Amino acid sequence: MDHAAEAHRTDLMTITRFVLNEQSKHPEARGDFTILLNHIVLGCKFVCSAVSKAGLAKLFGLAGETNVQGEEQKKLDVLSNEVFVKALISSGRTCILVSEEDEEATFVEPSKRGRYIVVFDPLDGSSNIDCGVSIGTIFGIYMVKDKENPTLDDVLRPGSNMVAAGYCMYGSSCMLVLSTGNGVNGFTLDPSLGEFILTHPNIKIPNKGNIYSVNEGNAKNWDKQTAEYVGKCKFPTDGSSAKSLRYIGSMVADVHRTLLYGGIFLYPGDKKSPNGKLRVLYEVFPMSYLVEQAGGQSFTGKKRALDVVPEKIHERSPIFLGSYDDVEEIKRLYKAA
Ligand SMILES: O=P(O)(O)OC[C@H]1O[C@](O)(COP(=O)(O)O)[C@@H](O)[C@@H]1O
Ligand SMILES: [Mg+2]
Ligand SMILES: [Mg+2]
Repeated sequence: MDHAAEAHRTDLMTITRFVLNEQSKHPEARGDFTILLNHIVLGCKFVCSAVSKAGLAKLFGLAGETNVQGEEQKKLDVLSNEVFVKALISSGRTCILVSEEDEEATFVEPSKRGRYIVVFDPLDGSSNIDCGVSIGTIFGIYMVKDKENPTLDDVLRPGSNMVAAGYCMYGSSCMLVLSTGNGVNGFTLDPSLGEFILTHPNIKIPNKGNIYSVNEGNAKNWDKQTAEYVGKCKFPTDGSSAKSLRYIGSMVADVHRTLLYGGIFLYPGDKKSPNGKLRVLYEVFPMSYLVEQAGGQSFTGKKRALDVVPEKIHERSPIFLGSYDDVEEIKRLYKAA
């Protein structure tokens, strides 16, 4: 889809206006979700600003470096976690937070509690932080069953129970991609206005793509199906062209490209790590939710990713996601096994 042309036909729309429009479709809505989302947006802007200055850290003593006074500064991933925890709790709309950076779930104190649970990876793509390559924040949102009595069972639910998911990519531009269960929309931050503007309305992933994205350094440990699939990407036997390999090593950036250009992103399980690397709650689920909402598929090697019921908050799972037809192909290989 030509997003530029599509955006040109769309009214100039900020993310706040967009969410208010969505809210107006639900007469029973009380604005809680809009407030929560505003706080997530605030966290993203804050982290975006910190990320954009990271390269200056040595000179001015920003995150992760020692400043001129010799004081140790917070690392960007620690800082990002603190930003999001603060932003989410101060929204007054959350009751449980699960962050990649915190071993335990955070239960919000009753006076600040709301109905939403947010699971998040505050800074994804940690190996890319120090070289200025795209990184991001990933989040998923559930609703608690009983606000007065939130428990971990409210979190350990299938991804299909999420009410919204998204990510913010801190790249050549800062983009927030969001789904509230009604398609996927992308917003680009205008840094001088400080506003996220709708630039990628109604994102649809192409049915088939010509890119595969995987860490081939793990190939010696892959199972037969992954090895066969990647082999076919390089040396197709059906007369089609070989796919190109693109791998950034930041899930946000690799999935973002997959959403826009099509193709497949794989982080399979292997002999060394049977469950792969990526975390179910705040990496696999939000990205699978977005990919499905954009018309693609997401598969674990055994089942639809959004049907997984995690037993632990930091559980991992293999993941194959992207264009419908490309994922269908790998599903066929695993199901035949
Ligand atoms: O370096 P590898 O093994 O290919 O792993 C890359 C993956 O690890 C991650 O960086 C893990 O996320 P964190 O940086 O949040 O730990 C993903 O973003 C990415 O897809
Ligand atoms: Mg991550
Ligand atoms: Mg992380």
